[in-house]
Amino acid sequence: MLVTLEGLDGSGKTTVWEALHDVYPDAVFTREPTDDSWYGDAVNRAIGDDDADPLATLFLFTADHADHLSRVVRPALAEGDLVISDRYSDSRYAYQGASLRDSDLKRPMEYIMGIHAAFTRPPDKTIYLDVDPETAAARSGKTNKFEQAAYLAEVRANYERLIEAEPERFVRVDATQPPEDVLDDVEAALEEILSEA
Ligand SMILES: Nc1ncnc2c1ncn2[C@@H]1O[C@H](COP(=O)(O)OP(=O)(O)OP(=O)(O)O)[C@@H](O)[C@H]1O
Ligand SMILES: Cc1cn([C@H]2C[C@H](O)[C@@H](COP(=O)(O)O)O2)c(=O)[nH]c1=O
Repeated sequence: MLVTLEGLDGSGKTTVWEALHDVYPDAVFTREPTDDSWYGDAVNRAIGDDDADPLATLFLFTADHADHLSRVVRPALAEGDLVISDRYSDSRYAYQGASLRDSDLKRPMEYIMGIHAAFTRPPDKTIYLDVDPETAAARSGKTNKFEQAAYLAEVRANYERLIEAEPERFVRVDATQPPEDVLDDVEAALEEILSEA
């Protein structure tokens, strides 16, 4: 089973993802962008470059996803493992959907989803850590171009569109709560997800 953690920068995904290692010691923990491949290195260069072309950035993230799928996610799922990914394809739909809104693409989010449809492995469940853009930007420290409240408001609106389209896949958790309460809610959600599997 593939479970993904999604949300704005600073929503607390990594904090939760790290804590879950102790709760599910046999699970495969992974993330996007990847942190162990040259594809991930290329993505991180694009994140750090304020002048990076948004369409080129989309394809770098997508290349990293293709490598992540073939090298980590599909083999783990084939072994029957529980895979927990800190960010995954929805991050592309939400973030690059926002970055490309003023491009020549008419419907950026649909375009990005279309590119993925041919090859991706959709998540079975997605836990969405919901936080307002201002809190997200403040927590994340505004260290890169994606971590700005105005941009994150557009990203959040895209996440809401994704949730509306597939309400059965998403579990929303209030990420404005203290970290221990967020973790409690995520653990409860995961228990339910696994009991239904
Ligand atoms: N529930 C919370 N309440 C207050 N602060 C939090 C909470 N969860 C995480 N933080 C803090 O917010 C900051 C960002 O947390 P974290 O790295 O887990 O977020 P993230 O969603 O993974 O962000 P990014 O997507 O930018 O990597 C950290 O300093 C963390 O300690
Ligand atoms: C996977 C993915 C990520 N992003 C953005 C979101 C963050 O601002 C950075 C890095 O992610 P991290 O969780 O803070 O390490 O990249 C994106 O725009 N598109 C994606 O597909």
